[in-house]
Amino acid sequence: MAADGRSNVKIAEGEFGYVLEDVPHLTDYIPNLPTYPNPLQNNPAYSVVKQYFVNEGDTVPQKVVVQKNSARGTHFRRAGPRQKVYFQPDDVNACIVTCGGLCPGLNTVIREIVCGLCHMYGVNEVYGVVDGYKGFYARNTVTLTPKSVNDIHKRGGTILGSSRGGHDTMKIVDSIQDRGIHQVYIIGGDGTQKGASLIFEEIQRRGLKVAVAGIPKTIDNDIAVIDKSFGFDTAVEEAQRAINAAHVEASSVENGIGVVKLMGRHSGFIAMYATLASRDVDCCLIPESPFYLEGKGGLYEYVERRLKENGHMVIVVAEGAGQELIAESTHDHQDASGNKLLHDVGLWLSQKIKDHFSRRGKMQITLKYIDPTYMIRAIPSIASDNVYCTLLAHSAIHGAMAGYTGFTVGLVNGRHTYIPFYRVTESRNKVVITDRMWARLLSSTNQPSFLSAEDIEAAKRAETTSIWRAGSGKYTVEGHHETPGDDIHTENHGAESESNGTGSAC
Ligand SMILES: Nc1ncnc2c1ncn2[C@@H]1O[C@H](COP(=O)(O)OP(=O)(O)OP(=O)(O)O)[C@@H](O)[C@H]1O
Ligand SMILES: O=P(O)(O)OC[C@H]1O[C@](O)(CO)[C@@H](O)[C@@H]1O
Ligand SMILES: [Mg+2]
Repeated sequence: MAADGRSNVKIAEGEFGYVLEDVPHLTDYIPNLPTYPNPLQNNPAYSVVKQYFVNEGDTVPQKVVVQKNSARGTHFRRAGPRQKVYFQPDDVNACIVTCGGLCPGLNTVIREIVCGLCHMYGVNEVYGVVDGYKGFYARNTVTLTPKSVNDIHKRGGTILGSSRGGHDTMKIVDSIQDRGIHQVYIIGGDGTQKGASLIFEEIQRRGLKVAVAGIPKTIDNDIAVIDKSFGFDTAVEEAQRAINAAHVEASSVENGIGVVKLMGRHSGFIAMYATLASRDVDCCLIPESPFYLEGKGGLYEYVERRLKENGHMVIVVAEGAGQELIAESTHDHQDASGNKLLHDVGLWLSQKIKDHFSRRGKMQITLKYIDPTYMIRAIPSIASDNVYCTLLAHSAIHGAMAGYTGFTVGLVNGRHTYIPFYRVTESRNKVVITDRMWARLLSSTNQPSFLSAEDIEAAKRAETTSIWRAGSGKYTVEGHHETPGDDIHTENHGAESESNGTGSAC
C-alpha cells in the first residue's frame, strides 16, 4: 500500500493545460459491473428538477482567478447524482463511522446520510460503527433509520461516538467484508482521511465491490483544497460569546485584560475569523505568525500601550500559537493517533503577562483567562452549517451510488466535488500571513505584526504553489513543502490569488 495514498492517482489532461485529478471508480478494478437507472428519476421530489443529473464530464476548477494566458489548471470531478448507478438499492448495506475530535455538525451529517440513502435511493440497511475506527472490529454496529436519527442534528457530538488511534486496516476491512458492507461513509479529519485511503486501497486489493467515501471534518478548518469545513462557522459564532465575556470583564475594571484561547492546533482560522467578526479584540495570536514577548515591538510593550490608550484589552490566542516559546516544549507527548499534545498557551500567556506587570510594579492589571475550547466544539451546528452538512452528505451518497470510491467530498470554489484522498491529506490549510486576510486582521486590531523585514520575506518565499506540469506526470512544488504528519503544511493561497483565509477566493 502506498503510504501517501498516491497509488491511485488518476489524471486526465485536456487542452490548454486542463488537468482533471479524478477519483477512482469501482470499474477501475472490477470490470463489467452492471448499471441501473438512478431511482431519483422516479422520485416525485426530484423528477421535476430541470437537468437534475450531473453531466459525466462536469468538472470544477481549483483556481478561479486567472489571467488571460493562464493554463486551465487542476480540476476536480463535480459531485452530484448520475443517470446510472452501480448498486441496486435493495441490496445495499451501508455503514457510517465518525473518527477524531468532535465538531459541530457531525450528527447532521450522520442524519443526512441515513435519510438521504433511504429517501433518495431507497436504501434501508444503514449501520453505525461505534466509537471510531476501532469500533469496526471491537464493537457491534447499531442500526440507523430515518426515525432513529430524526432529531439528532439538534445535539452536539456524535451519536456514534468517536476515538483516536485504533486504525488497523486489515481488521477493519475484514469486518467490512464479513458484515457484507457495500458503502462505507467515513467522517473525520486529516488522520481519518489517511485511514480511509488505506481502507480503500485494501478493499481494492481484495477486489471488493465496496465504495469508500470520506466526509472531511475538522473544527480547525485546516483540511487542504476545500473552501471550508463544516462546523467552522458554528465555532466562530460560538467563540463570539467567549470574546464578549472577555471584553465585558476587561472593560469593567481598571487595566483589565481578557485572554481567550480558541482551538487551532496548526492553523489559526477560528482565532482569525472570531477576531475579525468581533471587533473587540486587540490582539490575535496564531500558530502561523510567531510572536515574542520582550523588548521593542514585543507583546508586553503593546499590552502596556493598549492599556494606557484604552484602559482594557482582549487577547485571542489559538491553541497552537507560541508553542516554541513555552519552556518545557521539549517534551513530545502524543495522543493515541500520534498528534502532538500541546501546552496550554492560554494559561502560560496569562501567567507571563501577570508576572511581567507585577515585576514592573508600575501598572496594576486584572487579567481573566477564558478557555471555551471544548464548549465551542461540543455544541450543535448552526443553521448554515446544517445545510452545508446536508449537501456534503448528499454528495457522498450520489458519488458512492454512482460507483465512485476512494474520494473525499468537498466544496471547491462554491461547488461540490469529489477529491482524491491524497489531495486532502498531503498538505494542510494554513493562514497565509502575507495574504490580505491577515492584513485585514492586523489593521482591525492594530496589533504589531511581530515580524521583521526578513521574516516577511521568508514568509513570502515560503508560500507554496503546486503546479501541475503537463506531460511530466508530477507536481512541481515552488516554495517549501513539508510532509503530512509534521507540523506545517501549506496549500496554494499564493500571491496571485487572494484567499479569504479559508481556502476560497474572496
Ligand atoms: N496516517 C494514518 N493512517 C491510518 N490511520 C490514521 C492515520 N492518522 C490517523 N489515523 C486514524 O484516524 C483516526 C482519527 O485520526 P486523528 O485522531 O488524527 O483525528 P483527525 O481525523 O485528524 O481529526 P481531528 O484532527 O480534526 O480531530 C484515528 O482512529 C487514527 O488512528
Ligand atoms: O479531542 P482532543 O483529543 O482533546 O483534541 C483536541 C484537538 O482536536 C481539535 O479540536 C481538532 O483537531 C483541535 O483543535 C484540538 O487541538
Ligand atoms: Mg487531524
